[in-house]
Amino acid sequence: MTKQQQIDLGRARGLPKIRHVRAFTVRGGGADYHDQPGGHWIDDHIATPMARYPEYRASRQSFGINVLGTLVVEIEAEDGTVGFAVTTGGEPACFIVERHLARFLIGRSPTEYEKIWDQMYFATQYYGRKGLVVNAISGVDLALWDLLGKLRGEPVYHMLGGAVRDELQFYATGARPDLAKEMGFIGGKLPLHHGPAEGLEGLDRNIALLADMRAKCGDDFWLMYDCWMSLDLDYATRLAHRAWDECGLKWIEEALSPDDYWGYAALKKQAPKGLLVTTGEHEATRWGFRMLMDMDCCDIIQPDVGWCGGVTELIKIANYADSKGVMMVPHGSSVYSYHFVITRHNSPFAEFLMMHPGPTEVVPMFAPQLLGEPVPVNGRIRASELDRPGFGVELNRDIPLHRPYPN
Ligand SMILES: C[C@H](O)[C@H](O)[C@@H](O)[C@@H](O)C(=O)O
Ligand SMILES: [Mg+2]
Repeated sequence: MTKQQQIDLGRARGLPKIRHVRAFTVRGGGADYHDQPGGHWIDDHIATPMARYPEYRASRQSFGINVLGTLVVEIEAEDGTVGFAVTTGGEPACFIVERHLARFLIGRSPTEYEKIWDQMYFATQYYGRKGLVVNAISGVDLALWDLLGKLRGEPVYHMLGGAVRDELQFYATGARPDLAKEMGFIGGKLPLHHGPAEGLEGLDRNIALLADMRAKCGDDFWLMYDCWMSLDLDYATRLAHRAWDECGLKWIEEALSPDDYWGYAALKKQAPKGLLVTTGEHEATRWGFRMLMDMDCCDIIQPDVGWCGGVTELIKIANYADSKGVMMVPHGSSVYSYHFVITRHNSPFAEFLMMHPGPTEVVPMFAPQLLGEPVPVNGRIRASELDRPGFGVELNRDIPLHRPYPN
């Protein structure tokens, strides 16, 4: 038997086992994309639930939106192959990965991602279920899928069933939908700047900004508002009707607290026919998204694959959504969502977060952390650009990685 036949036989019997799990934290943009220097559009007086406190109204960093930083998970197989992923989580997520989750991976085959996910979730259920813990589980799961792809020599989207279209189309999130239109994006999602604490004057300013963008973008370009959990049902309903009637808003996103399933169900009933209600980026697991869909909370679910449980969980969420005819447009998470969206009929387009400070140009969403990160050209990325093993990116090792809890 030749050496290659031995390798092939070994792999047919199972891929090399996992030998190391490492968790690092890093600051400055990347997966924790709110962690930006001053003057960035993403921290310019954006409405949040904390805006009821005037001292926290001008900047989301003032109340700690960027307090965590990025979690980098590395999983090394016994043959030296390394898979990695980045998500939001920082040092506390490093603790969860190295001190709790790693025990379910060491010595295991990366093909066991279902059992590994099940053990990570139910072993942390008593203190997890959503938020930071599921971010950490997501980071491990994404690194597992990256490792699998590198060991098999396949892009993740091939392992998910292959592309159902030749290219990804993107809408752009940022302060300049007018420039996004010129760059070829199919729509522009604005951050909402004023919430209930700023009264009718704030509501008028929200509408004035949207009307200005509508005048600049023309009648057919999609315009959306991202409300980042900042509103109450009454304000959201009034904003929805005015933005629809006066400016042709396409969707109102994450208007209410993620816990207020009842409020979303009411908003969806009270919103003007034709205006879409969307949410989900701060929701987690198949159970959380089942609640959103079974309670008819929204028209589009927007899970973040780095926060909802990873690829292994997003498969379950996406299939339930598909069975109910619900569109799923994942929250912007760079290559981690691109490899998923390209394989799903109920994900016809994707989000691109404009991380340039203006934003006046397209820069990689998770810059500077991922080498080889594809960016939309004319608002599109061709499926063939994803044709590299795993998620097709490498970790930029020139950035200062800190490993706070080495095993
Ligand atoms: C632009 C929004 O305020 C958030 O910063 C953004 O991260 C998120 O809500 C999104 O949908 O991109
Ligand atoms: Mg959003």
